[in-house]
Amino acid sequence: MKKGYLLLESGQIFSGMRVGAPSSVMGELVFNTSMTGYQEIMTDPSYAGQIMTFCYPLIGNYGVNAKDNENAKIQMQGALFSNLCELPSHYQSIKTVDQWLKQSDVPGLVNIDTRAVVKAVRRSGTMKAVISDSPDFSLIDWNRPLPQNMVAKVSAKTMTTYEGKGSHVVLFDYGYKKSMLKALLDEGCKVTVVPYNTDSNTVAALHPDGVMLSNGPGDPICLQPLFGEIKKITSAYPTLGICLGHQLIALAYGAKTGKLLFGHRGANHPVKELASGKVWMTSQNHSYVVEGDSVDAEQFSISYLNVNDHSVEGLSHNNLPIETVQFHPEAHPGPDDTHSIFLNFLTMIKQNKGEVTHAVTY
Ligand SMILES: NC(=O)CC[C@H](N)C(=O)O
Repeated sequence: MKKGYLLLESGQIFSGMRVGAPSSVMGELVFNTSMTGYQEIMTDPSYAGQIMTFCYPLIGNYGVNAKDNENAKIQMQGALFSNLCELPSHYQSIKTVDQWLKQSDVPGLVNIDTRAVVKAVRRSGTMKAVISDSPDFSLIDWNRPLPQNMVAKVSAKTMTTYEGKGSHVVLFDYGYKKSMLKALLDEGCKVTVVPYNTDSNTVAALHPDGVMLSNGPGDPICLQPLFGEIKKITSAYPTLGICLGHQLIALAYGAKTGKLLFGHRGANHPVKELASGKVWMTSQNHSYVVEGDSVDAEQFSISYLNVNDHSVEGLSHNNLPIETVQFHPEAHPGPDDTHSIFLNFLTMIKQNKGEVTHAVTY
């Protein structure tokens, strides 16, 4: 193994050993605290452009299998590990994480002091970082901007329909995770996945029963040109917005978003459901949040709050069938305790069609 370096915009330099592709990359440095689920994390399109620090000290011990990808390929820009298992053990494993990184042309570093990296990010916030063969800070153009509008890169270019006998849901692909599609298909839905910039006329021609706005990478404000259409579409159909989808709906209806210092990325983030007082453990992966005091109380009620920092975790429209969540009810990785959010969405669709007259609680 060859020596490699992680250089932080804040000035710190960490040394480790190179794994994966031998290339040098710049990305936004983030960390994830999940103990398992590295395959799902590495393929989640919301991480496009980011360098991931895996907090859990041993990654790769159950290898990489043929079924747990959330997208066709590794989406993150680079990956940092404390220990990376070279001899995985699992009956479904088909390769090691190192082999997978190499095949995917994604660089990584192992033997990194990931605790110190996390402390640096918690102190200085999410920042630019570089994986390189050289520790020479002066070789790097730190003013180079990171790519914007990653959504256009990761979104589907054409529509795809998955048949089902139940309600027809149009899923806006801002970089959707496979588990979101699966949650709908498992409930019998017909799902049409559409590109991120699909307009309201195209949606109307599909005659959907409901729409879902997916997760996705980057700053939601990058999609400002689409806010008018997003408002039109979401006010016409029962809607569920997840993560970036939640942020886009909030922005489209006039609220504001801000950026957290170091984000929420992990599989055990507690959120409080305000209507019931229940606290749910949730899977999370985001930097941006809807600013609570920017939400127009005439239009939306805040439905969930983060227990740790009280940030907004969900919105519910006061008159229209629109529900949004900042966390990930589709889990993968993480607890699926909030799966009922999909069921409530499907009930909302049925109520809208007049098939049920009462709310169903799960
Ligand atoms: N998982 C997501 O959809 C993330 C949303 C957005 N990119 C954020 O970081 O806040």
